[in-house]
Amino acid sequence: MSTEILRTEGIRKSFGQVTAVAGVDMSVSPKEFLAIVGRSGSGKSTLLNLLAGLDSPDAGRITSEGRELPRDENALADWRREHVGLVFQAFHLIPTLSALENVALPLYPTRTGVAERRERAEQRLTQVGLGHRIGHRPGQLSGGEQQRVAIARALVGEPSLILADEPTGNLDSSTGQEILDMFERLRQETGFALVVVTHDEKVAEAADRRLRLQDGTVVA
Ligand SMILES: Nc1ncnc2c1ncn2[C@@H]1O[C@H](COP(=O)(O)OP(=O)(O)OP(=O)(O)O)[C@@H](O)[C@H]1O
Repeated sequence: MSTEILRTEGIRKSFGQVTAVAGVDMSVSPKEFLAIVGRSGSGKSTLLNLLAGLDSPDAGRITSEGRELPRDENALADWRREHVGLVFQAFHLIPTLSALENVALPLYPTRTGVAERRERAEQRLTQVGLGHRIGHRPGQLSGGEQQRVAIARALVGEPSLILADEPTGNLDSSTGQEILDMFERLRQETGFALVVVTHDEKVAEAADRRLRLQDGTVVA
């Protein structure tokens, strides 16, 4: 069986006349940090959504640890819950829930009990340096703190892969650097692979490997 976390073979995705991803072959190894770079409109976010199983390719295949991703929506959601943590530019936290409740949310569909969900969420918030803010709502937190809550939420299910779309895009450069340093520390501690779509040179430089997209294909 393959040890790769993810592999794509010839995946394509079009929206009407626009081909966003035009035949991409790539793989993600355990624990590696891969940056996906390229100009605006080159297909980076579309590719990330395909890797996340948020969208399905029109052609080609994606395998996870040697097995093809399920086509069925519910099975795909189960796969995602078990294997993937997602982080977005705009944090995507639920404004009416506390930091703790936001982080615990991905654990709900499982059979984990209330006390265990709370404990696991609190551990993750402590790990991102927010153990003293668990009762705060997103609106009471800074941008950098909100992104740390989002990272704790992405980690709570202990995924082998974190996918992040412009995670520093809404942050000033020093806060962005803090988030980058935190990802690095957590990756050492936890051992997940990290795939980041980014325009941020610092993030791209910090990665083990860079994949450059142009017009939906890999050029370097
Ligand atoms: N849901 C959609 N419907 C229609 N067209 C889309 C959709 N999503 C993406 N596209 C188009 O596909 C192409 C690739 O878009 P994508 O967002 O993947 O690029 P990107 O490299 O992430 O760009 P950016 O850096 O600006 O976020 C673009 O031409 C875009 O307009």
